[in-house]
This record gives sequence, C-alpha cells and structure tokens, in this order.
Amino acid sequence: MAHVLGQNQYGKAETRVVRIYRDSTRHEIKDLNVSVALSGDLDDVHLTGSNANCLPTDTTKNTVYAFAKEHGIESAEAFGIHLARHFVDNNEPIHRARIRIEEYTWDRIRTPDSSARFIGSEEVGHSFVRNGGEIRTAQITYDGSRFEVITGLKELTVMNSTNSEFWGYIKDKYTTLKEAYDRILATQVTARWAHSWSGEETQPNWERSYTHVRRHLLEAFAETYSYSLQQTLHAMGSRVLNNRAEIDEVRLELPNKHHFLVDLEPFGLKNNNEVYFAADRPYGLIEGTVHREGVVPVIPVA
Ligand SMILES: O=c1[nH]c(=O)c2[nH]c(=O)[nH]c2[nH]1
Repeated sequence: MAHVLGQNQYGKAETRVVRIYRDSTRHEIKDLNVSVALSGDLDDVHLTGSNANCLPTDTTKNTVYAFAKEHGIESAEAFGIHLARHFVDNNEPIHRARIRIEEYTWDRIRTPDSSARFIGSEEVGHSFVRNGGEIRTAQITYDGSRFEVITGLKELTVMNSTNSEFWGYIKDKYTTLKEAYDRILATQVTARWAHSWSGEETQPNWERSYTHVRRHLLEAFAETYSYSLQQTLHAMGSRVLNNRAEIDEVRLELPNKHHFLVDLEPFGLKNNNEVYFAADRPYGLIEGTVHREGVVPVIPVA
C-alpha cells in the first residue's frame, strides 16, 4: 500500500534565550523560549535520505542566539518576524516558517539601600525577580509574502468574589447543580489575539498593544456582572475589539476554577458565602472566539 507524506515541519523547539541590555547601569532583560518550525520542499529529506534541502535544527537554534546579539529583542513579535523572514527569504526550499515564543517577564527588585551602585529612587539596576503572573506568547507565521501574528498570554489567574450568578440552565434527571445567585467566578485566562498587520505597513508597537489588550481583558473581567463564564468570555473579547483597532480576532480559553461552598452545618456553623473548597479538577472549560464581522478567523481551535 502506498503511503503519502502529509504535512510536515521541523526546527529547534524551546531555545531559551536571555538577552541583557547593559547600555546603562539600569539593565534591561528579555527572556524568551523560542520554537522554530520550518516547512517547504522537504519530501526528499523524508523519502530519499537526501538532506540537500534541510537547514539543520542546530542552525535554527544558533540563528536565534546570533539574532539576539546582532538585532536585539525589541519585542517577541518583532524578533519572531525577523527570524521567520530570515529562514524563508534565505533558504529556497523553505517556504514557510512558524515561530512560537513564550516570554517570561522580570520585575525590578527595589530596596531602600541607597549605596552608589543603585540608581534612581529605590531600584536596583541589575536585580530582578521573575514575575509570577502570566506568560506572554507570540506566534509568527510567514509564507514568503504574508505574515500572521498572533499574540497572547496564558496562566493569568483572576477571580471575582461576587457579581457572578449561574441559573436558568437545562435540568434533567442527572442535574444536581444548585442555582447560584452569588458565586465566586475564577479562571486562568489563556488568550490569543490576531493582528490585522500582515507585513505591508510598518509594524504596530507590539509592546504597547500587549499592555493595552491585557488591561482590557482584566477590566472586562472585573466590570462584567456575569450570568455565565461564557458571557464573561464574550465581554472580554468584545472589549479588546472595541478598543484596539489593530486586532481582528480574540480567542479565549477559560477554565472555570470552581469554588464550592463547604458544608459547615456538621460543626453547627452557618456558611454565609465565606468558606469555599477550591477544586482543581474536573473543571468546566469555556472556549470561544470573538472576531470582527467579515474577518475569517485564523486562530487555530486547539
Ligand atoms: O459559567 C458557567 N457556565 C457553564 O456552562 C456552567 N456549567 C456549570 O456546571 N457551571 C457553569 N458555569
């Protein structure tokens, strides 16, 4: 039986690159995890053993490090665009590059010590603490003519301790869930958003765009009086599209981090919505895309 080689791609995954800027005593850090996936005219590599069209994954890793030195890392998106363009435009057999990046952020450590090696008010120019919050993500795809840039974040955990209800749902013989008129709403946000930029004009300010999208997601979560996590999801996506013209589509994955009231009656105590059991699994998983009318969604449904 004949077999057909289907979609394939290759490259070095998870190259961890840390770039320090030492231009002043106030150092800057960019800390990325970069995964390269190349595809193109690679049939022979798989079928005949000829590696004539194969740019080694080792080289893709080296390119990440060399570009960090030569071009710097202004933003994950700009760095990914640079890499993708390089791999496709300089290697004839490579027709498409997908660069996935995770970015870890570092906050400055502040100290009241005012000795000379500290600059500014209370900031230490060279001391950082890893931000325990969300991880930033970026995916850049380039096919030789168009770019697709999908920015995102994951592991952003948020909670509303009130302003959340859930009732009026379908009830069948298996339904035991009690209707809730004042519950905790907590989730760990995974969000991705697609930019309309595709390579023609100058690039958006990726860092500023990220900061604003994150703020809009959080503000929408906090300000929405919620009748379901689904409704909150739509409010979060809409808020981003209403406020950020550079973005066409937002996809959200929101696990419902259930908080169940503990029965305190056995101890002769009344639980007035104060003591909860935070369950880690199973969890409801609410997923959805909000996009502009007429735009064909591009963010893959994982
Ligand atoms: O916001 C919610 N959406 C649901 O679909 C659902 N289902 C459920 O059991 N609890 C909840 N909460």
